[in-house]
Amino acid sequence: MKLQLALDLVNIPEAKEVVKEVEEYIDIVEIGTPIIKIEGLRAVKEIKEAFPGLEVLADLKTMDAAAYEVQKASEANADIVTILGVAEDESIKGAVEEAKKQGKEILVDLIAVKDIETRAKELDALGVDYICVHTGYDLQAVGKNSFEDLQTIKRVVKNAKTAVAGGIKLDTLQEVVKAQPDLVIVGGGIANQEDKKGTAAKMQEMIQQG
Ligand SMILES: O=C(CO)[C@H](O)[C@H](O)COP(=O)(O)O
Repeated sequence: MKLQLALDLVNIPEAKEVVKEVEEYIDIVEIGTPIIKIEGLRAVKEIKEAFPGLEVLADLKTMDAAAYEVQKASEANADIVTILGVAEDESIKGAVEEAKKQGKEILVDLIAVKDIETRAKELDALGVDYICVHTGYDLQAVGKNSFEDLQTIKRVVKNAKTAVAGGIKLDTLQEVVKAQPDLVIVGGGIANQEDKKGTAAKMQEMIQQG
C-alpha cells in the first residue's frame, strides 16, 4: 500500500516546501488539478526535478483529447496521469495506449460516476493501471466519503490497482487501511496540519502495519 500526498491549494514554491517536509514518508506526490490549471505542467516538471526519488502524479482529470494530454504530462516527467471515469471509452483507450508508449501509468478517477460497480468493471477491462474512488471537496462539504465505494471496487476490480481519495484524515485512515487499497491519497489531512511531518510519519506507519 502506498501513500500519496495531494497538493491542491498551493503554488509551486509552497508545494516544494511541503514536499521537503514530508518527503521521507510519502511514496507519490500529486500535483493537484488547481495547481496545474494555475501554474501549468511546469509544476509537475519542477517537482520531479526537485524530488527525483518520488513518483509524481499529474492530476489532469482529463475528459477529452486524452492521448495528447497524457503525452504532454509525460513530457513534463509525470509518472502517473489521471483521467476521469466519466470520459468516453475512446478517451480511456487513448490514454492507456499513450501511457504504455511513454512508460507511464493511468489512474482513473471515479468522481461523479453514479454506477461505480459497472464502470469499475468496464475500466478494469480497458487496462487502466489504477481505479480510484474519490469524494471531491464539494461532496465532502455535505458529509460524504468514499469508504463504501472502496469496498465495491475492491470486490469487482481484478487487474488494476485500487485507490481512494477524498477527505482522509489521521482519524479515518484506519478504516481505509482495513479495506486494503493499493494507494491511499491524502491532501488536507497532511498539507493542512500544523505538524505535517509527524502526521505523514504516523500515516505511513499505519499503512506499513496494514
Ligand atoms: O483531487 C482532489 C480534489 O478534487 C484532491 O487532491 C483529493 O480530494 C485529495 O485531497 P483531500 O484529501 O484534501 O480531499
